[in-house]
Amino acid sequence: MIEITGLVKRYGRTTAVDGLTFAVRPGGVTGFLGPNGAGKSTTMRLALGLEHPQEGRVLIDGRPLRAHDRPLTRVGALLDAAAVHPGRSARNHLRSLAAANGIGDRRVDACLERVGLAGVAGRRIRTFSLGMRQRLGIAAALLGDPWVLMFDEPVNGLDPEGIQWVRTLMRDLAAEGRTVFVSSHLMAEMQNTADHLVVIGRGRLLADAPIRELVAAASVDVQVPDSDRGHAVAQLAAAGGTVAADRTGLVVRGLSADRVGEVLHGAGIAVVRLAERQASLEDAYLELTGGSVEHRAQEVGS
Ligand SMILES: Nc1ncnc2c1ncn2[C@@H]1O[C@H](COP(=O)(O)OP(=O)(O)OP(=O)(O)O)[C@@H](O)[C@H]1O
Repeated sequence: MIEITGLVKRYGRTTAVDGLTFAVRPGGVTGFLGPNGAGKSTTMRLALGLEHPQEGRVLIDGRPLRAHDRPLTRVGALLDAAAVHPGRSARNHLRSLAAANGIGDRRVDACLERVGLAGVAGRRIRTFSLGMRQRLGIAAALLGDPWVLMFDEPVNGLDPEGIQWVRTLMRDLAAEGRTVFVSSHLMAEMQNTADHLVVIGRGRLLADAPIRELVAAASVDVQVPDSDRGHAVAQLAAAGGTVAADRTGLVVRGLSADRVGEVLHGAGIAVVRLAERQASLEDAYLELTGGSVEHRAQEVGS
């Protein structure tokens, strides 16, 4: 479990993380989404204790990471797969990490096996493709057999087969009961991997919800006789909906299709057509983050 409370990180005049509060629970994959520069990497570095926040705190299984003995057995992370010594072999790289953390060589071999690098373990990292380096970074994250895993953009630069492999691995790790927290700036990557999404923009929380809820937060299309339109808009707004008109009818957000039907029926308005519009997850994401990107562009341009 990762618990983030009131986290603030400023670099000079840039506020990278602006009062974030959310929790990442075990047994599932939680996607951490936001446009480039939203503050995802910074949040992960803060969670790992690699940097210190101006405000707020991060608890890993109830304590700051530094308060745990042998932190590598608590949290494993892939932050920057390029940050390894290129002259070393994959096995030696992992062995030195393992030795520094009191982890035996047998575990190194098991991790190399798990990420599919056992056959090239003796090769220098310099000769590795980007995909192989990603796998090596993931092996390093798994070394301590930790219950909390954080992966920053793990599929960046991978081919479709590599992407599929990472997805399966995340699902498997979550199925083992671990806490899996994985960042991406692309919603499509999360669609088939994550159970839950935390979405941020400009360092602020935009959504913290199960994927199915974000999709369900789509809109309802409803058509009523023209003479009842004004009345319908007023009734739906009074019930808490946000109503817009389109060519053929009304588009209602914030109310379920059932509720829209009930409200109109209760007001004695005939419903000509009522349909739930299933927004794709991508639509939901763009709607959530659109404002934060635009605002950012305006700020930069002004
Ligand atoms: N060490 C640093 N010094 C100064 N500014 C920084 C530093 N690290 C991050 N920032 C700024 O903080 C903001 C958030 O950056 P961060 O890398 O956390 O975003 P991100 O969501 O991970 O983006 P990306 O998807 O591009 O990696 C950006 O405006 C970035 O320029």
